Amino acid sequence: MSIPTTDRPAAPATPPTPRVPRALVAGATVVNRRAGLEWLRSRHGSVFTVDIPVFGSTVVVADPLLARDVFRAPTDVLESVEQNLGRVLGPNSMFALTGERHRRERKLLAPPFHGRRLRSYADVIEASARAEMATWPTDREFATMPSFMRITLDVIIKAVFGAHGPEFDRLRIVLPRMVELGSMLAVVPLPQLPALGDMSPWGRLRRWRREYDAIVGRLIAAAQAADDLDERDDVLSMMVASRYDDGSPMTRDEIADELLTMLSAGHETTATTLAWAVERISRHPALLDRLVAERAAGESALLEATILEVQRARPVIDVTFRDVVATEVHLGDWTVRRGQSVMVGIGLIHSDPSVWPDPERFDPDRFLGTRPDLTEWIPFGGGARRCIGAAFASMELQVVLQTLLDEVVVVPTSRRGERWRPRGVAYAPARGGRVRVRRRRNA
Ligand code: HEM
Repeated sequence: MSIPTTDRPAAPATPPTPRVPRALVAGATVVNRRAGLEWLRSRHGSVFTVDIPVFGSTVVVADPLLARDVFRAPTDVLESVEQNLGRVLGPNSMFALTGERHRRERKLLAPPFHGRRLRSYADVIEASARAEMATWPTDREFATMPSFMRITLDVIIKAVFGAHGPEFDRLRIVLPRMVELGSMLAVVPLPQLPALGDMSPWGRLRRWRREYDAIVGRLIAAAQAADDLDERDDVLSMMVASRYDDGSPMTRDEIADELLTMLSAGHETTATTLAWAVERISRHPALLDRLVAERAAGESALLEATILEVQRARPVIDVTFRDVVATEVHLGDWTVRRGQSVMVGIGLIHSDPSVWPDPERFDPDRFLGTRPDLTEWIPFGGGARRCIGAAFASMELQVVLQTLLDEVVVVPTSRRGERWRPRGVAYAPARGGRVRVRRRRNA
């Protein structure tokens, strides 16, 4: 099957392949993917083919309209490729599901991430952020990243898992270890060696998973026994109460896999975005003054614009993939064939001067008084696989940064910006978003 995805007449051609040794391209896209992709775009334009270890022949799309076509393509033409993550998170993870099962799962899981439900998480977020910020040192530079990791972890365990007391304490230990080991095993294809039992990395992952399943089992049993299940706002309770179109409930394994998926997808991505926000804001004193004044006036338009600009200028997930599952697909003038992957260059689109004038300039005023065009601003991806937690993450970013403006005075710095460093699933500021603050109460 073939679909012309733009209205231009199809003149199918294969996207250009760099005339440099394959090993060099592979090295450039793995060792320093951002710089490697920028270099390839400067030579080959906004659509080109590269051979990437694990993914194989991959067509990189860095044109916003063609990226939109990729996101909009039906799932029997382009489908998600996160099979590895699915293997680690469980067979019922949204990352592992495709086609109709994926659609049905998204429909079921969308409500907790919108409207009234979403607002109910704001208090949990503010309390977690305030407690963490109370531990920040005064007048001494420190990395904010570990703090933001703790805040976003606490928020997910409370708002998503609905856990408190001993379950909360245990999940705080088990979940980061499981996710760290799982992310590593998703990328490095280590063999599963049964002879090593629980000593091998896969064995350790299984051990964590057993403990995790036991905790989630207790949380599900508690939710099932609760008289107020319909009024509970945590995502686990809503999963327990929800029904698929055919009236069947989610199984325990389905709930456990999806909760783990939310954590893996939402914890580090939100924390790294917060670290970048602090890194950017502390280097723009005039903006910082305006944000403080805006907060004092009880308004939020500039902070919202700042968050949009942080996500444009520092997208923590810089690429997303689809597999060609139809015989071929036409993207504009190009043909991509079954067996190839398509990589949407989120970072490339966000740094394209023909899309964003002076893209290196950090300028929240780009977004003041206007909503972003979701063809060009794509930190959450797009289409049937667009981040299901986008509204949750946006709200969390705003509440944490408002709390930060309330609690501390950020001391501006003239140091050069931090470099990008790959960390787990996301790109983080290399020095962890270092900043110096003073208590606002004593300021
Ligand atoms: C700033 C924070 C976040 C960023 C930058 C981010 C980014 C992304 C991106 C780029 C994708 C892939 C989209 C695509 O391929 O088109 C994705 C998928 C996903 N995200 Fe997020 N995300 C964030 C926070 C969250 C949160 C808080 C949650 C849940 C609590 C979450 C849950 C998910 C899930 C479940 C998927 C898979 C969706 C599917 O395959 O249908 N994310 N995210």
